[in-house]
This record gives sequence, C-alpha cells and structure tokens, in this order.
Amino acid sequence: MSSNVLVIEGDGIGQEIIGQARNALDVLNQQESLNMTFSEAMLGGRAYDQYGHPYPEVTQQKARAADAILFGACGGPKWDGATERHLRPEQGLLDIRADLDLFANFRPAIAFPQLVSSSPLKPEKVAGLDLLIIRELTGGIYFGQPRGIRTLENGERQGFNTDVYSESEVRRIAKVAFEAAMKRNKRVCSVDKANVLEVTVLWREMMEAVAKDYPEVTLTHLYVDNAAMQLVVNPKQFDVIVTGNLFGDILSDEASMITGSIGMLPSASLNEKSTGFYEPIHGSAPDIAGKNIANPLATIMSAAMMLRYSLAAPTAAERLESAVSAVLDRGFRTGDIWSEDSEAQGHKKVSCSEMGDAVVSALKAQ
Ligand SMILES: NC(=O)c1ccc[n+]([C@@H]2O[C@H](COP(=O)([O-])OP(=O)(O)OC[C@H]3O[C@@H](n4cnc5c(N)ncnc54)[C@H](O)[C@@H]3O)[C@@H](O)[C@H]2O)c1
Ligand SMILES: CC(C)[C@H](C(=O)O)[C@@H](O)C(=O)O
Ligand SMILES: [Mg+2]
Repeated sequence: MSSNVLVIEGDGIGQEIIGQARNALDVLNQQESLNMTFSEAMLGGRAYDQYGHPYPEVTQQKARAADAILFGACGGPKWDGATERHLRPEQGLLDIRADLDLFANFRPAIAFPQLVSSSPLKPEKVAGLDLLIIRELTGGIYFGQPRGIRTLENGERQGFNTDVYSESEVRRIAKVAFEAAMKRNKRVCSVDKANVLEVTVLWREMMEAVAKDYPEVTLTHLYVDNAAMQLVVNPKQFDVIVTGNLFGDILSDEASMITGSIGMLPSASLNEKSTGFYEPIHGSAPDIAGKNIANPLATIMSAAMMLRYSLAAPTAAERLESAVSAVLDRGFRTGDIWSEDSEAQGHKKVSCSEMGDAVVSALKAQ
C-alpha cells in the first residue's frame, strides 16, 4: 500500500532542513520498500506571496488528502508588520492545525549522550533525560474568541485575547497523555496556572477526572512558573508533561535547549485519525537562513516520528534515529551543537547539507 506524504518547506531555513530530511527518506523509501509518494505544497510567507494566503486552497486540498505532512518552518521579518494579521505566515500554521484538528502535539526532549556537553546545564542533570511534552495544539488562548485590538472610550488602544478550554478538549488531550504515560514510566505532570486562571481550574479538574481511568499512572500538578523552574533544576524528575497551547509552546523551547539545542527537537501533531503533521519545534531562523548552517536533525527526527506514527514503518523510524545517533558518534556537529570541548574531542564542524549527507551515509552503511 502506498502512502501519500505532503512535503512543505515553508520559509527561512525550511528549504535547507527539509531537503536533508527528504534525502534520508528517499534512501529509506528505496531500501525498505516503503512505497511513499511525495508531493509538495506551500504554507506560510512564501505561500502568501504566491497565492495571497498563508494556507492557500491548493494546500488545504493536498493536506486533507495526505497520509502525513512533513513541514519545515514558516515566518520571517519580510512578513512581520507588512502583512494583515490574519494573513501572517504563522496564521497559516495555526490554520492547518485547526483544519486537520491536530490537537495532540508530541514534543519529546531526549538527551543524546553525545550531546550532554552541549547543554547549558551540568552533564549529570541532563544525561539520560527522556521527557515527553504533550502540548494541546488547537485550543486555549491561541484560538479563543474574542481577540483583537480595540480602541477604548478614552482613545487608548487595548489588546485582548481569550483563554478557553472546554471539558471535552481537556479530556481528549488528557487521554493522550495518560495513554502515552502507560507506554513509558507511568507519570503525568499536568502544568497549569490554576492558582490564578479559571480556564486552568477546569483543566486541573478534568485531568483528575481522566486520571481515575488510569489507576496505574501517577498524576501530579505544577503551576507553570514552578514547572519552568523545575525543568532547569531537575529535568529528569519528569516523564510526561501535559499542558495547554501557550505553556506548551514556551516549555518545549526551554526543554529543547536542555537537550543541547533547539535544532534537535522534533514534533508530531496528531488528530483522532492519526493523520500526522511533523515539524521541528523551532522556527524559520531568519538569522541563519540561506547560509547552509542550520541543524537539520530536528527535521530528520520529525521524519522518523512520521514513519513511526503515520506510516506504520517502525523499522525505518528506528534506522533513521540510529543513523542520527551514528553521525553524532562520529563527531559531526552543526554550529548550534558545537560545544566547548568539541575541539578537544576532535568533532567536525559541518554545514546543514554535510550533516544531512552524513545521515544518508550512515543509513547506507547500516
Ligand atoms: N513552527 C514554526 O514554523 C515556527 C516556530 C517558531 C517560530 N516561528 C517563526 O520563525 C521566525 C523566527 O522566530 P524566532 O527567531 O523567535 O525562533 P526560531 O526558532 O526561528 O530561532 C530561534 C533561535 O534558534 C536558532 N535556531 C532555530 N532553529 C535552528 C536550527 N535548526 N539550527 C540551528 N539554529 C537554529 C535561530 O538561529 C535563532 O537564533 C518568526 O517568524 C516566528 O514566528 C515559526
Ligand atoms: C509559529 C508559531 C505559531 C508556533 C506556535 O506558537 O505554536 C511555533 O512557535 C511552534 O512552537 O510551533
Ligand atoms: Mg514555539
């Protein structure tokens, strides 16, 4: 059976990192007879430039028909301010998440042993870290109405957003988190701000309610400010963190750096049908775009998540992940994971495409 993979480069470093993931997928497609067929579409700023919309109709149709979508990143200074808010590149990403109901966002923060010295934390704090952040992705303050910028009677402008979660929205993400914990170390930490925000008072209540169906799983709660602090004090205390859209966005960037670099963290966004959308958690990195220096490994590992979750190809996923580990073993380092001891360790500083080529060679050598 063939599977239809939609590839979307997006903006900034999108083209560079997706190119490397595609090369690796091409090798696996052939070697593992995966029968993947690839098509391309646009989303974000370049899509807006070409079609007048960041999530154009043609992309919508292709996305709805795809078995899985592999995405780079979108956004950039070119469109900041110059574009109406609802046509911003980032809105295209929010639109596709809502359109495909991609409510469950998996962001695994795993510390590769080869990279513990790239972390800003002490190696002993990081070694062995295997944390899964489950971020609710289609609700909360990102999508709540009303929102906007209004002018008050006194002539002053006021920006406003609304944070909302219904019982059913919390229940479904809670179930995803507990199911994930059952396959791991059976601990869920729900992160909220229930001491201040009613929306998270209900969130906490629903987490407790769903926990009753999973007696083997230990549920704890942390306020988000404490959680942000605990992540740097002792990240290994966590197994699964489940949280809302905004807190999950922030905590996952923090968790990524703990593993060494934001260029290392992949993600999978799933709906009830497990049509998956796979992207690195980082953005379009305009500061390094076009220089061939971005780290493509988060995107390559997002492709591995795609093979596992949407394409039922666990062997290919494992091969890709072990190829990534092999290139790190061989000392290949893009600038973001080049550490203080890299020179002494004999690491090789490589470009984005050299890193991608190394992964391809490692796959071929398996
Ligand atoms: N999913 C997405 O498409 C997504 C996610 C976050 C931000 N954005 C957008 O990206 C643009 C830039 O945002 P930002 O600068 O806040 O965040 P960013 O994640 O793009 O970059 C933050 C920093 O991390 C570095 N970085 C990111 N990815 C890297 C990689 N693969 N290798 C090496 N270094 C990497 C960048 O060079 C930069 O210094 C904005 O328009 C933003 O809205 C998009
Ligand atoms: C670009 C932006 C809309 C997006 C988000 O906030 O969800 C990004 O930061 C992410 O983490 O995927
Ligand atoms: Mg983010």
